[in-house]
Amino acid sequence: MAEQLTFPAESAAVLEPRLPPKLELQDATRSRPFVTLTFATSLDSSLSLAPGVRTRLSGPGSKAMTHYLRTRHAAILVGVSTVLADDPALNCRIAGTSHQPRPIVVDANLRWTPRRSDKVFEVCRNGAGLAPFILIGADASNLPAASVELLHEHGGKYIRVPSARSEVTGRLRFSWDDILAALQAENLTSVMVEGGGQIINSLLDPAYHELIDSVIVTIAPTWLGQGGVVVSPERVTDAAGVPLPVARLSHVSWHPFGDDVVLCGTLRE
Ligand SMILES: NC(=O)C1=CN([C@@H]2O[C@H](COP(=O)(O)OP(=O)(O)OC[C@H]3O[C@@H](n4cnc5c(N)ncnc54)[C@H](O)[C@@H]3O)[C@@H](O)[C@H]2O)C=CC1
Ligand SMILES: Nc1nc(O)c(N)c(N[C@@H]2O[C@H](COP(=O)(O)O)[C@@H](O)[C@H]2O)n1
Repeated sequence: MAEQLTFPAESAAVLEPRLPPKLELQDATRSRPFVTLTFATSLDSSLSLAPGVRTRLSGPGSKAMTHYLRTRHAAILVGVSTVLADDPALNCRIAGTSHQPRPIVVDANLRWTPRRSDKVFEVCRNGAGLAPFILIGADASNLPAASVELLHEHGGKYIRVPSARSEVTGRLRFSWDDILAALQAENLTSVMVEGGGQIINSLLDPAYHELIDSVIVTIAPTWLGQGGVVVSPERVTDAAGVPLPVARLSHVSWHPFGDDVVLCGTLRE
């Protein structure tokens, strides 16, 4: 029996100012989804011990909070390396929940071959989650027929997104404007961006701060040590090349959940 989490109403209340309107009240006429950037980090700003190593950071209280957030968002977005590393369920396991978020996997370069045995499809078949929408490059071709069929059978699909080839890596990249436009087109009016490191660091680019409505970070009292997957966005400098802070949260509040503390704030005034 999959774990069933509970999240006390009084704890939910302290998060309320940082959450999108309740799902049934969300405004589909907005021009873009409500975006919550949320993740769990160590004291040395790591998401995991190493790329591909799923690492437990959250304690039971903050883990339940993350799953409560999943009851309040229409979608949950992760990068493909998170899927390849964690085989995540990307569902909500709050006891008695009637809502499941739509998993969104950013996979511009078709690195993931979905399999029936993947946990995200298993929970979907058990009625405890939804099948993923996989964001791929607009010109992607030769989609594996078996993958298309597996997604269709479970209610998921591939979604083509305008992309540009990175001059640095040669790989296809999406702009966050186009990622959010694709979600809006699916009437997904809110999304929690959960990671991993590359996804979070790309969204923390100052060019995208106006797209982020809320930031909710779980900080665990753990140092993971060097070599982890680190949240540290690309450096920003002034005209003279002097480094500047990339981002600072405002409207900050801190909430203890067991041994962890949850930091809430916003990147917009
Ligand atoms: N502690 C936490 O809250 C979380 C931890 N994790 C951990 O993070 C690690 C995975 O993080 P990363 O290796 O950084 O991978 P990632 O999950 O950020 O995925 C990176 C991949 O996503 C795609 N991608 C990212 N940004 C894109 C863009 N703008 N356009 C197109 N494609 C884009 C690219 O294919 C890139 O290789 C895993 O070890 C996982 O356990 C993942 C999520 C949350
Ligand atoms: N909030 C949080 N705390 C941790 O300690 C974590 N390791 C993560 N990881 C994220 O949650 C995904 C797992 O989701 P499921 O529980 O399998 O639905 C994992 O892939 C990361 O996105 N998050």
